[in-house]
Amino acid sequence: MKIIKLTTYRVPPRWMLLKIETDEGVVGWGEPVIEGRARSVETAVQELESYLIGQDPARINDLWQTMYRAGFYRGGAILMSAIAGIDQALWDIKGKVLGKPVYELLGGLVRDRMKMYSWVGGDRPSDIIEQIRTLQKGGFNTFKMNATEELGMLDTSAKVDEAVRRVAEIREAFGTTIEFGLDFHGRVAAPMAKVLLRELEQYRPLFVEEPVLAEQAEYYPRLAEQTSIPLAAGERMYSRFEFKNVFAAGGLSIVQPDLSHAGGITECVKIASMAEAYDVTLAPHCPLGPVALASCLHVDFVSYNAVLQEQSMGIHYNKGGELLDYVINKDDFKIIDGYCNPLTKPGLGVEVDEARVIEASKNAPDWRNPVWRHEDGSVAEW
Ligand SMILES: O=C(O)[C@H](O)[C@@H](O)[C@@H](O)[C@H](O)CO
Ligand SMILES: [Mg+2]
Repeated sequence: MKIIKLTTYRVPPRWMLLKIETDEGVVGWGEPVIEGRARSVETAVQELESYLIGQDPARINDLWQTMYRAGFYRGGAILMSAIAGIDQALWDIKGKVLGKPVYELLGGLVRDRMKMYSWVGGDRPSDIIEQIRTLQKGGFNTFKMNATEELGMLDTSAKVDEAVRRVAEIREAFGTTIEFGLDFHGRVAAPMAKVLLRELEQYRPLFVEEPVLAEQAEYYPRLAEQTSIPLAAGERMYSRFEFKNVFAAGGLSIVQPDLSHAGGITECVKIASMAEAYDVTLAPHCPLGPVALASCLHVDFVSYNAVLQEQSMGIHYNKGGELLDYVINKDDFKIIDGYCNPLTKPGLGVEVDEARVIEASKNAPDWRNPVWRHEDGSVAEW
């Protein structure tokens, strides 16, 4: 069997789907995308084509290593997202050829169902209590929200109080009937991370995500020394070679590689295994589409240390498109009592509605995240 064609489709709300065709008619789908840089990743996929056309899609490991190493420069958000989506599609093809779901090709199920969580509160956390009540009716009991709006490198007690008050209200309203993670979203610099973690400790959030920016990873062990709140990060780390430094330094209790940013299934299964060796849990990042989510679930179902899975149903980014819009087998993604079952169809288990994808790609969005500014006019971390 040989790879003969790659086609990318940028679709609402802000995703990109990749179709890889073979000379025997078997097709694989992937989701190579960096939110806000879809066109850059699309070009990176096109640049990688020369390593793929005419090659045997079964040789995923060789194709992965070639895409990673052969171009001399490696790593980073754009290239690793392109490799990720191609890798996903190659696993989809392999499973379809062998008639097995990807998790079977990775050693089989380690669990019967996977715990899911839902975003609440949007970019500027608001109406959280109501949103939690609504999602509870849908079976969710685990949530994530942004902890703050813009925050200066050194900011006021009033801003700290505003962040803490929101969390206090949630605990007041729900007690321990729910769990929630707080995403600092890279908006909090190290000086304020120490203050916020101390003030939030009493409310026991399930985790604090990106307590500082990934480029400040050396703070993870220092912050972990001062708090019992589990610290999480990973959506802006793109390979084993970045995660290894974080595992060695310690400080993270949860790693959150994104299956569409960190090299795909081939790479993230390795990251998950490295994490387990350090007693670190896995909670793949996934505010994206159905192929990304399916890829996450296959890694979750073979990773003992997988504890939580993000999914984008109803997420504040999904304007103009929803998680299952391009999926025919929607029922396979049903969340029951806050859990997802394994995707048992061959490959990734996503039956892509290609006609819908092609139609939607005619109005490809150019989603960009907003540019926030502080009161002094300087750019703020969004
Ligand atoms: O935890 C999450 O889902 C992420 O922080 C998410 O908010 C961002 O990755 C966003 O998708 C970037 O455009
Ligand atoms: Mg995040």
